[in-house]
This record gives sequence, C-alpha cells and structure tokens, in this order.
Amino acid sequence: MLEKIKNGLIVSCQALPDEPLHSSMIMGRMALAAQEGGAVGIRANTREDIMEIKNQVSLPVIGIVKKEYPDSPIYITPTLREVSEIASSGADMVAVDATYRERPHNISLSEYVQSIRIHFPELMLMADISTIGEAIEAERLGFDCISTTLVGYTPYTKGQYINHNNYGLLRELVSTINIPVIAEGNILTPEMARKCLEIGAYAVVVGGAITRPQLITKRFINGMKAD
Ligand SMILES: CC(=O)N[C@H](C=O)[C@@H](O)[C@H](O)[C@H](O)COP(=O)(O)O
Repeated sequence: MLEKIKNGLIVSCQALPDEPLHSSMIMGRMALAAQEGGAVGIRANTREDIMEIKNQVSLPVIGIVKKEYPDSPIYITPTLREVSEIASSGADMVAVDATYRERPHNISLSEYVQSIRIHFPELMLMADISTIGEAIEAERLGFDCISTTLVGYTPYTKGQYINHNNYGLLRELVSTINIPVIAEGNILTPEMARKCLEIGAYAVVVGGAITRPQLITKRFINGMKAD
C-alpha cells in the first residue's frame, strides 16, 4: 500500500453527524470523484462509510473511527473496539491518535500498538501525531508511517498548523523520522500540497478543502470581504 500512495494525494472524505453531507452514500461518491480526479488513496471515518467507499473505488483506504470517551481527550480510533470496526470494514490501514495525551482506560500507547498487532496483524498502522517527540516515539513503537493530523489540535500545539508558511516542523520530521511522513491538516491549496512534497513528505492528505463545501464556501465569503 505505501508504494501505491507515494508522492500522491490522499483525499479525506469525512462528514460527522452534525455536518450537511453526513451520509455514507455521499462519502462514497466523494471518494469516487476523488478517484476520478487522480487521488491515490482515501481517508475515511466509520465502518459504514468505509464499506460504501470500498464499493465505489479501488483505492487503498486509511480508516478511522472518531469516538469520544469520558476519561480521555483522544477521539481518533481511541480503543481496540474501534480498530476492530475498521478491520471488518475492508480498510487497508488504520490511523490512531499517537499523541502524549492520556488514553481511554489508562492504556499506554505501547500496549495499544502491541494489542493491535496481535489482534489485527493484517492492518497497517498510521500514527496521528502533533509533535516531533510523538513522531519519534511512534517510529520506535513500530508504526508503519506517521501523519501530521494532530499538529495544532493538542493543547501543547494549539494554533501551530503545518501550513500558513510554517513548514519548520515538517522539515524537522522528514529529516529525523525514517518511516514515511505524511503531511495532513489544513492543507488548503495545490501549492501548499506541492510544497509539502518538495520538503520531503511521502504523500499529502487533504480533507476539508476538497470535501467540506461548507468550509470552502465560508473561505470564499471571507475572501470576498473588502479589506
Ligand atoms: C484534527 C482532526 O480531527 N482531523 C481529522 C482526522 O481525520 C479530519 O477531521 C480532517 O479532515 C483530516 O485530518 C484532514 O485534514 P483537513 O480537513 O484539515 O485537510
């Protein structure tokens, strides 16, 4: 799978229950549109959406399940229960939160990775990180690749997105980490995506700028306002 996504665009097709496009049928069609446009992979949320996406496209899928637990701020595939949903959906890879934050049921990241490898050896494993330290730890624990998904979303990285002319962290990651580093999160234009590849990102994930029309519309409205 890693060979198939090298230097390419992965399109994240996600709409949560409170979003206008929340529907597996619509996410399946979004994925089909992404495939027609030349995407090399899809990132998607929930077993239902992934199954419909797999019906529509032949691309590799990175699966997540977003779920909140009362004892932890972690919500991207937080426990084995969600990994099991992904495994039964036909996804090729599962992405899990690999930040330093406390995990549900007080399980360590190391224990979590070991259980995933034992119970779901067929799944490749992506670490969603927010700092260089988390990326180093993820590599040490045996993840297959890391993604910058959570940069700017942990309390200790708030506001430090990968783009906005701030590619320093991405540069540091690609020069330090030996497994593929995928650029993800707030990549809004083709130029930004190309810049990430030039810096050495293995592939780029773009979500909202392609598949969340309410955000795209809002950016137009803001851009149309007089200075
Ligand atoms: C932080 C978080 O929960 N990120 C989620 C992870 O799957 C998705 O909501 C994002 O859409 C995805 O990471 C792609 O990023 P962007 O939509 O910014 O291109």
